[in-house]
Amino acid sequence: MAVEQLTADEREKALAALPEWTLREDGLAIIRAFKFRDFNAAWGFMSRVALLAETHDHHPEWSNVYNRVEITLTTHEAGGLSLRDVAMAKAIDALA
Ligand SMILES: C[C@H](O)[C@H](O)[C@H]1CNC2=NC(N)=NC(=O)C2=N1
Repeated sequence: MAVEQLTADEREKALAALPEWTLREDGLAIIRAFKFRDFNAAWGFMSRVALLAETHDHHPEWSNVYNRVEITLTTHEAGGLSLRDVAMAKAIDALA
């Protein structure tokens, strides 16, 4: 099934509903930074996101340094942002 990139209008609406996420400079991804109490809490969160990624079949690009986790969401298939990223961002917000 083809996954469409969001239009500029759809993108603005989606971002308005995701106040914690910022649009990457190139407009093709959204990014959120998280900070936890310690590494254990960060890793626990990442484990929950990993399970979510498998159920959504949508996987984050991320980095972790001690208690910080940065997540980038984009849809490779669409070459940019799609509704899959929006759904995943909302699901991640619900875990954080
Ligand atoms: C075959 C599999 O469904 C695809 O490769 C999925 C897996 N996870 C994915 N994750 C992300 N972030 N973007 C994708 O386009 C994507 N595609």
